[in-house]
Amino acid sequence: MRRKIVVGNWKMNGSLASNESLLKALAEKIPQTIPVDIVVCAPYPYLFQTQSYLKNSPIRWGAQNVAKFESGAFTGEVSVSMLKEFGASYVIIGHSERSTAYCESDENIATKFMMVKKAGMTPILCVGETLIEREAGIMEKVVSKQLDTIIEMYGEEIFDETVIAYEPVWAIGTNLAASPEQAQAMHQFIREKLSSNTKVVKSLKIIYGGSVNPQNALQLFSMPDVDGGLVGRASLNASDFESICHSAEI
Ligand SMILES: O=C[C@H](O)COP(=O)(O)O
Repeated sequence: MRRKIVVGNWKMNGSLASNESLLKALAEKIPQTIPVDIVVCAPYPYLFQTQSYLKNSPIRWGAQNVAKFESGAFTGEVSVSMLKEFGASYVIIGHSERSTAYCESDENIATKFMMVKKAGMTPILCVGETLIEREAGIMEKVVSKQLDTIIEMYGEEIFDETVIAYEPVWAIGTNLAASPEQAQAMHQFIREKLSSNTKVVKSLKIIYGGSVNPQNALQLFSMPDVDGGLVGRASLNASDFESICHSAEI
């Protein structure tokens, strides 16, 4: 059985003071023996602080984006090697809040995915459809296309030991989470699409994101193809995040 993973995405929230109490509480509350991979993705300026508080805990940390280049004249960008210097082991790639607001192309996302993998970190690739696309019944086509660019550029095997987060855009920040059945259907579709490579089948984790909270986490995580969650707002509250992490102990 695949070990579940819960990832907190702080987005553009936090301060030195509020992070301190959140990180301290998480480090205290989450037991070393929890049989779940737990990750906190902080804004870049707080990676050092995150590392300082979590380095002796079972919680790993990561970033919410990365540059597609290794180094050079790219003002405002942050490279994979910089993230590694702060102990990051996960990077969220292609979150819809970035691909929409900053017009990030599928090719850019694919290159970043490869860069993170090549650097020995785990990419968390976000895919998902808008409400209009779901209502039009083309959600699988949309998600399939998001995956195809990566497959065409780097082959299906690049998904070995990686994480895909299914995040329907309509469920993000809305308190309208997908139903467990809707999540399961898409997760199963993604898993079947990537089923020709045996290593990928064994190691790929597919997690759900979009209004996950302590009340709905257990039902969502109980679905056979849901390997955990990508949590936004509820990851900013230590008790809520702890509760969601424990819901993945199944
Ligand atoms: O990365 C996290 C997702 O965008 C979900 O955010 P949310 O839990 O606040 O809806």
